[in-house]
Amino acid sequence: MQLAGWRHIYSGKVRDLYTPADGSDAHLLVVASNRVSAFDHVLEPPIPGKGALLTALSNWWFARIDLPNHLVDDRAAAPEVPAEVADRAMLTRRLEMHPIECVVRGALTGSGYAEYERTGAVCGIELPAGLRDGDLLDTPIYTPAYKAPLGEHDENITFARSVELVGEDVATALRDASLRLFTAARDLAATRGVVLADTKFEFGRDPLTGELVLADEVLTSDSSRYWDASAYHDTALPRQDRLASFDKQIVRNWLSEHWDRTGEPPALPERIVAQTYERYRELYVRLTGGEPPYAPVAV
Ligand SMILES: C[C@H](c1ccccc1)n1cc(-c2ncnc(N)c2C#N)cn1
Repeated sequence: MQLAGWRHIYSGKVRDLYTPADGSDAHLLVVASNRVSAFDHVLEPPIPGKGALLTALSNWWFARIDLPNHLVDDRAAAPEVPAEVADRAMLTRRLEMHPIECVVRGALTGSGYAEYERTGAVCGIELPAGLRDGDLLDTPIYTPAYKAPLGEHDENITFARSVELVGEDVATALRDASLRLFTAARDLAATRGVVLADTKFEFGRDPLTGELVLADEVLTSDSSRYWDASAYHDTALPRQDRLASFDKQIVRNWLSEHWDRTGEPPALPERIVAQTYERYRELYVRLTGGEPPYAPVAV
């Protein structure tokens, strides 16, 4: 997408990164698209309103986190944010990003559970035997990953390896901040009937002050696993329903019934698009207590 005053430099599955077209290097624009991904595929069509809703959720969390973050407050000294993306863009200070995905797990699932099944540990952290997919951990664990080149899968590493990569002081600061932020967010989400199972933070160094700065998006359902607490604790439910991703399960269930996982996935029907937006909206309302800033035009 062309944006006046900005040059596109990278697209992830669901977000796009821009640098100022005038060549200045103090800022970046992170734009959340309406794209949704599942099973490592970007799906069609986009979910109208998703980018704006997740940007609002990330901003809501940033405002409650007592750490310096990369969001630009004083917009007078920064390039203008184009109106067409204003509700789904983050104008940020450009940081020297640390090459570590700071993953914190309060429950064991996904790649962490797969590693546990193979080794009995995750990122070098030994866990009790007999844990099952989705089990809550007695205490959250920090399971960092080394950020692979853009577009490749990240590699789970031990804390000791993160020390080799970024040094003892930064590695310790990343771990301690990530565990503290996760625990606070998990406890807040629990009061809203939502389980925060895991999340991924990214940090950078401010080149002007040298301080550690929280970057990227925070605690959105693209960077985190959120489960409905009442379903999660209903042990009579099948495990897949207890561990249903708050926002993506509708899409995953429909694809499981309409796609054999070969070739490109079929386009989502309009009702699935509408139901999926409603799940994003329900998560936003449950967590923040307010309405999201944008509702798609009724079709
Ligand atoms: C992973 C993420 C990304 C965003 C959008 C699309 C694909 C990836 N990303 C964020 C930066 C970044 N670099 C320097 N300063 C910053 N403040 C940020 C941020 N946020 C680089 N990549």
